[in-house]
Amino acid sequence: MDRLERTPPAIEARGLVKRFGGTVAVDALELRVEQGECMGLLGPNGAGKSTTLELLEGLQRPTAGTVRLFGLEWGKDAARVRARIGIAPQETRFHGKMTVSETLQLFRAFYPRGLPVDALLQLVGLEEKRGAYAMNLSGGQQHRLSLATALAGDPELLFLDEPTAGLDPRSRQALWDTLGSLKAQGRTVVLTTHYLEEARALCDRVVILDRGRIVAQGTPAKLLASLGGGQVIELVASPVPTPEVFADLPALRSLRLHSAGLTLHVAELQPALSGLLERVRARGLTLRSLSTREVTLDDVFLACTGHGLGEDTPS
Ligand SMILES: Nc1ncnc2c1ncn2[C@@H]1O[C@H](COP(=O)(O)OP(=O)(O)OP(=O)(O)O)[C@@H](O)[C@H]1O
Repeated sequence: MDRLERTPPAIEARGLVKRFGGTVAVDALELRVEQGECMGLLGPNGAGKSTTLELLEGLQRPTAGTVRLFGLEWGKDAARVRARIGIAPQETRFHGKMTVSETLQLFRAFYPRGLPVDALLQLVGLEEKRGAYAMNLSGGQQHRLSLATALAGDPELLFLDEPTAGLDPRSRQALWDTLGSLKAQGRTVVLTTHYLEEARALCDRVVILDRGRIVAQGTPAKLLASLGGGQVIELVASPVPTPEVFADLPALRSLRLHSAGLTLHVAELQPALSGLLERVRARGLTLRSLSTREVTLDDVFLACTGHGLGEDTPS
C-alpha cells in the first residue's frame, strides 16, 4: 500500500453537479484537497463558490457526483465526517442574549470531543470578550466568534465562506494571522474569497471558478507565472485609440479595449512605455491617464474568462 492510499485526501469530489431548476450552479467539478493544504475558491458573484462549499460540507445534496472527505462519504458516514469538520458560513446569527462564552459552550456541547472554551477564546483572540453579549460584538469580533464556533469540535478540516468579508484592513490582517496559525497546526482549510490578497496571503492553492467550472488552478505564484509575469499598463487617451495603434508595441503580450480605456499586458515595461509614448505622439493623441502595475490574479482570471473577478458572472 503506498502512502497516498494510507492517507486519503481531505477532500475528493468527482463529477460534482448541482442544478437549481435551469441554473447549473456547479458543473462537473473535480476537486482534490490534500490534508494540511489551504485551498482558496475564487470567482465572481454567482460563480458557484458557496454552492460548491455547501456540497462539500454535506449541507446540500449534489444533483450528480460524489464527495469524499478523508475517504468517507456523506451518504454512508455522515456522523464520522461531521465530527472531523468545522464550518464558518458567510453569515452567522448568534443568540443575542447569550454571552460569547455561553455561545461557545453551546457549540462545544454538539461534539463528543473538542477544544475547551478557554482554548477557543485564545485561538481567536476573544478572551476579553468572554462575558460580552454576542449581539454587542463588532463585525470583526463576530467573524472571530464564528471561527471559534467552527473550531469547537477541534476539526481537522475547516470550511470558511468569505471569512473576512466586510472587515477593515486591521481586522482582516488579525484574522489572517489567526488562520495562519491554524494552518501551522496542520489543519486543512478551504475558503472562499473575493480578495486576491487574501488568496495570496493564505492559500497554497487557488481554484478559480466561473459558471460552476474550474477555469484555472495552481499556487498563486504559478497562476501569475502562467501569464508570463510582466506588467500591466492602463491607458486612457482621446480620441480613443483603436487597438491596432499598439498592436506592434515592443514586448506586448496582450491588449484589451474596454469602456475605461486600454489595458496592455507587457513583458517588459521600459521598451513598451517608450513605444507607447511614440505612438501617442505620432497619432496626435492626448493622454488622459497612464498607470502601470504588477500582474494580479484578476488578470489571470480575465485571461481565462474574458471578464474580471470583481464583476458578476454574465448570464
Ligand atoms: N438555493 C438556490 N436556488 C436557486 N438558485 C441558486 C440557489 N443557490 C444558488 N443558486 C444559483 O446558483 C449560482 C451559484 O451561486 P453561488 O451562491 O454558489 O455563487 P457564489 O460564487 O458563491 O456567489 P457569491 O460570491 O455572490 O456568494 C447562482 O446563479 C445562484 O443564483
